[in-house]
Amino acid sequence: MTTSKLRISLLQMDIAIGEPERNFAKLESMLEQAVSTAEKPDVIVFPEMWNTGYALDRIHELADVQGERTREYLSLFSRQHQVNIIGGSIAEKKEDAILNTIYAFDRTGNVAADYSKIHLFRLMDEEKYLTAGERLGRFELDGIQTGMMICYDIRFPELSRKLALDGAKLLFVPAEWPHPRLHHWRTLLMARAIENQMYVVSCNRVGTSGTTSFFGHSMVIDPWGEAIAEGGEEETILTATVDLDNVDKVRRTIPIFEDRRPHLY
Ligand SMILES: O=C(O)CCC(=O)C(=O)O
Repeated sequence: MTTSKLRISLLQMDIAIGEPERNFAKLESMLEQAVSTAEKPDVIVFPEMWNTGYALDRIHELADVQGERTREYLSLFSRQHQVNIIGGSIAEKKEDAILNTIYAFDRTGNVAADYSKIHLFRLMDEEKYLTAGERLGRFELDGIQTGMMICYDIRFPELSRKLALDGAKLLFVPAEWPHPRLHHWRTLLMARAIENQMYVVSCNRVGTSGTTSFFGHSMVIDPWGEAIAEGGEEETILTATVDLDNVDKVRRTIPIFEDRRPHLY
């Protein structure tokens, strides 16, 4: 199936730290809400580490072993509702390692791709508890070349550029990005969209864990850099339609991929 338009719903949810049962229940109710609208979404996205939050000191006991529970539930949901899912990310236990992993499901419930965060965020001690992924996240979603990255990854322009050079026109970014760095969040996401002339779809959590508060502001940014949807700081489902033909239009108008001089840099 190839299409140029996609309706995307972002579950901008609160996350209970260290309480996977509560988080599963919250996710289930928001997923049901997202598909009970007259016009169903083609894709649903959630935030980073939605199963456990940043309960890093207990992450070995809380993480989803081999992602089995998450995969079973989301695979069934995507098949039943024939919807693509970018399953936020989860804390996933693989042997002795814990990874911060996105599973992406197609409309038939198959895992189309997975991606584990490659840049660990030292300000939140991620490198002490988590193992970094070693591969990039790129796949085809309804025939559209798509990339995935997680939160801190947006600070590394090389990564989104590589995904764009490899063909991605659409980039998903699940996150748990807190105050006081709203300015960085919005600016970096816009920059990734403008410099790569691609759609950027970011889903951030809301709520507070300990002394850290998360501001939401999930965004859908078009390839010209305009925010076509942006959440506030409350729990909500944000929906927007992206038209991938706009990527080609912008890339024709200002042909940066033809004008690059990679032999000089
Ligand atoms: O880079 C930042 O400021 C936030 C990153 C972050 O919170 C994360 O990667 O979990």
